Amino acid sequence: MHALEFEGVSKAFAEKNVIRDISFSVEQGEIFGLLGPNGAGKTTLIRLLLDIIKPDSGEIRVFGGSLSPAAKDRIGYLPEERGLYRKTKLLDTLVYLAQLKNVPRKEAHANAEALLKSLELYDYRGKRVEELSKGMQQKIQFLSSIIHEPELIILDEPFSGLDPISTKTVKDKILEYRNSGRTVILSTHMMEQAQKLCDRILMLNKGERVLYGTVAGIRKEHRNNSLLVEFAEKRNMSIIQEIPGIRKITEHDGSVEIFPEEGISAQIILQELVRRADILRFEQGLPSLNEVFIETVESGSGE
Ligand SMILES: Nc1ncnc2c1ncn2[C@@H]1O[C@H](COP(=O)(O)OP(=O)(O)OP(=O)(O)O)[C@@H](O)[C@H]1O
Repeated sequence: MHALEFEGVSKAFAEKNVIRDISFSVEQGEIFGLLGPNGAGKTTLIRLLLDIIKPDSGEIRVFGGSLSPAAKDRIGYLPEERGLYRKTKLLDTLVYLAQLKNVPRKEAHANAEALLKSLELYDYRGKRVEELSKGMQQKIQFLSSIIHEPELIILDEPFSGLDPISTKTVKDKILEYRNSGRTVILSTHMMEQAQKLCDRILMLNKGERVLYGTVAGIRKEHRNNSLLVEFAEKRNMSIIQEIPGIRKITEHDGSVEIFPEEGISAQIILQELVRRADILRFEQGLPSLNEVFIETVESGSGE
């Protein structure tokens, strides 16, 4: 069963089309990325699926049906704009929020303690929210979206304001969540995280669907015939300049990406390289999700 389906959904604000005939589905047990530049319509799409606003046309199904109050309890939401009761203690905050989602008090307490431990915040359980750093508050906000063990979590920019360690902790938790068969919708501008975490993505631009599919498939589709080379010795990088038929080179961490001129095959480049140096790795280059994102937005192209 799909966790979520959009079928031909459109939404306008004051006659400005913000979501244009969007169709996609999110499978149960996947991490689904919702990407797009500022103003693309991501938050509007999330507000539509949560039934905060209504579509002008089209159909939205959550867990195969309409969003009933019972279905709402099966969803966790981390909004982009955050807010917690500043004077309330951490543990009490989490227990209270779980109870709002109809989790019995005893179970809410046990969940809250376990989650605080897993994010190394247990020692702060008696502190008031206002006594925590911004990053800690962010982690608590993340916990508050999963405290009732929802089947579907929607995370709007979950990594903003987090240091690398906290980013990793939240990332691991998201993966653990997916690995337990639950579904995650992740909206982020952090393309590196999206590339690592998401199984599939939907990218919006000016309210339109411009990319939709698996991360690996989308990267392959946008392949630009570049070649990735790793030399046994780093100093060998300079020999590339001697090889004819190369249009451009880009250095990455320990490897070089070669862009051959039109009509120059990978075979020719490889032959030229092995004549000159020891090669550790030679493979087709793949654009990063970030590169695909920029190319798609700048060219105004899409599917
Ligand atoms: N309530 C509203 N009334 C009028 N226009 C709105 C409303 N909500 C959103 N918009 C407009 O809809 C468009 C999409 O906004 P939205 O917040 O969905 O984008 P986003 O992709 O989430 O952007 P960001 O990455 O900057 O958060 C924008 O042009 C915005 O101005």
